[in-house]
Amino acid sequence: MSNSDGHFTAEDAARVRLNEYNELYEKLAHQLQSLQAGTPDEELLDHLPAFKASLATNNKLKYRLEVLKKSVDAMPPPAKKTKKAAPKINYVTVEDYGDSIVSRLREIFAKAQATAYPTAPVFPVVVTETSNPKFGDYQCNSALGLSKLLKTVNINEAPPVVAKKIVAAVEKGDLIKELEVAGPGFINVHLQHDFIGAHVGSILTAGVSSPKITKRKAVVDFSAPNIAKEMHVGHLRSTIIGDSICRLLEFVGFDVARINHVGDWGTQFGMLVAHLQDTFPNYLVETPPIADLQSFYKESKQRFDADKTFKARAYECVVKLQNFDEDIVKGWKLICDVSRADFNRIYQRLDVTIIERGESFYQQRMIDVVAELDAAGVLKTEEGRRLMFPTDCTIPLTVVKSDGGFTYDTSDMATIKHRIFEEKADWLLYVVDAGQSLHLETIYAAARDLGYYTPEEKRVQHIGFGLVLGEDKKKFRTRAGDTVRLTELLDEGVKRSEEKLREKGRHEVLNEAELAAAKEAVAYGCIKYADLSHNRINDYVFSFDRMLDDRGNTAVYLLYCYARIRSIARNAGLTRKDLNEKLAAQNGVIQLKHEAEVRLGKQILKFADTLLLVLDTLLLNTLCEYVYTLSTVYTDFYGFCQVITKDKEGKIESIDYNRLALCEATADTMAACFKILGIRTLEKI
Ligand SMILES: NC(=[NH2+])NCCC[C@H](N)C(=O)O
Repeated sequence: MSNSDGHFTAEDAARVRLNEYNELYEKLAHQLQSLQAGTPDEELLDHLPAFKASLATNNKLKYRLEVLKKSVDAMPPPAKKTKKAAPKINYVTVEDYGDSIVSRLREIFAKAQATAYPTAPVFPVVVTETSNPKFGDYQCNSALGLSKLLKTVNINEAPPVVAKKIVAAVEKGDLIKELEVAGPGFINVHLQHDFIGAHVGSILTAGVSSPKITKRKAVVDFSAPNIAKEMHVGHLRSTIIGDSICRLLEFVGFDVARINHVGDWGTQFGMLVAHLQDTFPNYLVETPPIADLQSFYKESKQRFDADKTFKARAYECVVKLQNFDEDIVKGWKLICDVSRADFNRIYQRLDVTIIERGESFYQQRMIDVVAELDAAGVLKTEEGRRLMFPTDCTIPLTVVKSDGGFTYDTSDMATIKHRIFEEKADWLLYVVDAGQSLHLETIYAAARDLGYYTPEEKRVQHIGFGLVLGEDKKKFRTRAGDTVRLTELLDEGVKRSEEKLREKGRHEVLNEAELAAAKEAVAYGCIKYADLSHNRINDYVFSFDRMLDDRGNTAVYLLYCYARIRSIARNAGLTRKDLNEKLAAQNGVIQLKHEAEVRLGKQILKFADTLLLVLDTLLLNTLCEYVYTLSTVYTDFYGFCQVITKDKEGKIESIDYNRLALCEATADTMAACFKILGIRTLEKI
């Protein structure tokens, strides 16, 4: 490439470049061909990461499609569907209804029905709250159905007649003041004010109570972030909802295991440990300073994809890890520690306690469960994969991959077995996004096929929830389009909440410690309440502006209301003991006279029924609605009813102790709701 005297000429240079261009042209032509043929070559793929990823997904989907086609072919012709009614089981066994008014009324009316019509078949009692106070407090609507049923025993009586007979047979006890028959046969129930007053009084002396429910063991699987990956808003929802469900079950006396099914096992850990060995060769003696595990993950993934020898080593590491090789386990632990510290900081900020029991915990149990499935003869081998096809499911479970590794399916077969047989749980709850419903339903079906449980004896439940959306109604992301880091999200919440508090001049009223407590309680409380106050099944829009609005249905509104109520007794210089002594003369029964007092008493009384309802549906928005209504009913009451009368100089002239008792019982009930919702209370804000 040089002339005879050894000099490199311009002509030489041009020739070199031409050669280079020719080579490049050929390469591009080849790559284009490979693309057109649908089998792009490796080098090209490395320049097109998104394409490469879609290709991988595409291959997986193709495989899934094959499997589905095969299972469709293998399906027996559709049998005539005989609709089997879902067994109706009462998982929540109420031993003593306590203050559940609906339950008490149901009992009273059942007895009355049996007395009035001893020959009639048993007919379920229907009791509801009335929609309009004109019709009393509660309604019993069974006369209409009962009238029809009576024809079968040759009694022909119109619903109003039936209603009248039931009313005549009711034992009113201390609960019912008055009954009236209305319209086509409704029975309206008016409660005794003294019954309500006694309940309010008992809150002051004995605390907010719950109906007595048979103690059960529940395992709640929630939060479950993945090691070396960012804990995202989906995990935040699971954390908030799961924690609140645990609190609810604990409130009624259940034995609750709070389990964090962390993603800490699988192929990617071989890759991470191999990368750790290269970047921090002396990791066995010195803790490597990995601050940013996300980038560490990305680096190792890049090498895994690009470097064949690295990939092979990564696989070796996985095998060693699964055989608990000491050095490899040490590296794996180091990596887990970094993520764990991050997760724990978030749990601490949110007052969440949880026991880590990640996928790795189940390694031996996965081996065992696969052996069990094998022995039971329920596994089919397809292209090297071992699959199980549970009854009535559209997809199979992959319990062993073609490379011999286990999958998410395998670990969940191990979790369900462990929870049923080792934890001996009666109730298994998986608080996981709704997108995983098919996976979980397939796991549950497999467990039923294997005889692990029947729905009659155990409640195994997916507590699904929708996505978190940004204010643009799209997937929640940062302005730059990245996934939102939870730490930063919480920081922003605290910052915004402090700004709001300062805007309202709270920093002038509160000391530094109080302000610090307030800004955190408000920020975290608002994030939780915004999530919980929406029906979890739906997607929900995350908006700091909305959740921190102190005039809306938000935690901050409720916290202000709560603190204002608490300040009444405090400013009057009255302790709970003083108050109870004042009320002792009337046996602790709060006298309710003004209509607004009665309304507030009734709303307080509804706590027990709300609790029973939420226990059944596990929809916490019902509890949020309850506490919000309680605060608005209270505000009405406070507008109508003077609690403390002061003279012109601001000196207390008189205190209405009955009303003060109502205030305190309201605050106690609100506090119980906050406790279940995981919201810190503030005595001052
Ligand atoms: N037992 C379970 N599958 N629990 C939920 C695990 C959630 C999983 N780690 C994820 O991030 O999606």
